[in-house]
Amino acid sequence: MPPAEHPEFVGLIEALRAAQETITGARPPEDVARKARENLEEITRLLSPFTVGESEQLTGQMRGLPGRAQALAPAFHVDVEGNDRVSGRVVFGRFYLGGNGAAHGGSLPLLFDEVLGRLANTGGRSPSRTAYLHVNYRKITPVGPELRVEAHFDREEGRKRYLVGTIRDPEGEITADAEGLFVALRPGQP
Ligand SMILES: CCCCC/C=C\C/C=C\C/C=C\C/C=C\CCCC(=O)SCCNC(=O)CCNC(=O)[C@H](O)C(C)(C)COP(=O)(O)OP(=O)(O)OC[C@H]1O[C@@H](n2cnc3c(N)ncnc32)[C@H](O)[C@@H]1OP(=O)(O)O
Repeated sequence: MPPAEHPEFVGLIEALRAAQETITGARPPEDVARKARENLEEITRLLSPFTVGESEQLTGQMRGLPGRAQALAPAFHVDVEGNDRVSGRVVFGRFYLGGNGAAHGGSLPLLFDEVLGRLANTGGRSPSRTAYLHVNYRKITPVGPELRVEAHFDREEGRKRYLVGTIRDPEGEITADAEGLFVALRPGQP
């Protein structure tokens, strides 16, 4: 479903990402922390009557939106997308901080799975699933600045799709690269 059909929900996910960022970086006094918790609990009360099954939920389904409206992975902004390659930008915000200004090591596979997985399933190809993801951490991936992300198909062998990707810092140096194997699902395979 196009994001234009659910503009308020799109705004809600943006607000959720902003809240994740702010909460992660905050050291509030106790009374402010309590008030923030109460507000979050109110949001849960407000939305829980509208819980739906996986096929009806909006998060993860909005392909036209950076991050597909899924607040788990950092939002990937696509600049150029073809059948065999994609490039774009990402910011690892404070929410993804591991330590000493570096993005958490687990957040990089999240981003690579999203970018490579999305590419593996585009261009009229049948759905595929990540079989492995090999991530090389070359330098720290900094929290804060905008980083360039590029990915392309390396090769295909039958049902096996091999894709590679890189993340570059503002100086153009590769902070991490990855190779992923995506296996096309057989008809009817769950
Ligand atoms: C979750 C569904 C994803 C589908 C999405 C589709 C559309 C969605 C729409 C939009 C998408 C937009 C963005 C997508 C963004 C992200 C996508 C993320 C994708 C994921 O995040 S998804 C979750 C994590 N993922 C799993 O939850 C996988 C669990 N797992 C399995 O579901 C099976 O394991 C499977 C299917 C992988 C293979 O099982 P299988 O029975 O179908 O095939 P089989 O085992 O026969 O392997 C066939 C050939 O691949 C070789 N092979 C297999 N595995 C290998 C390995 N690890 N290393 C080296 N070679 C390997 C064999 O050696 C053989 O090679 P050969 O043919 O040469 O002998």
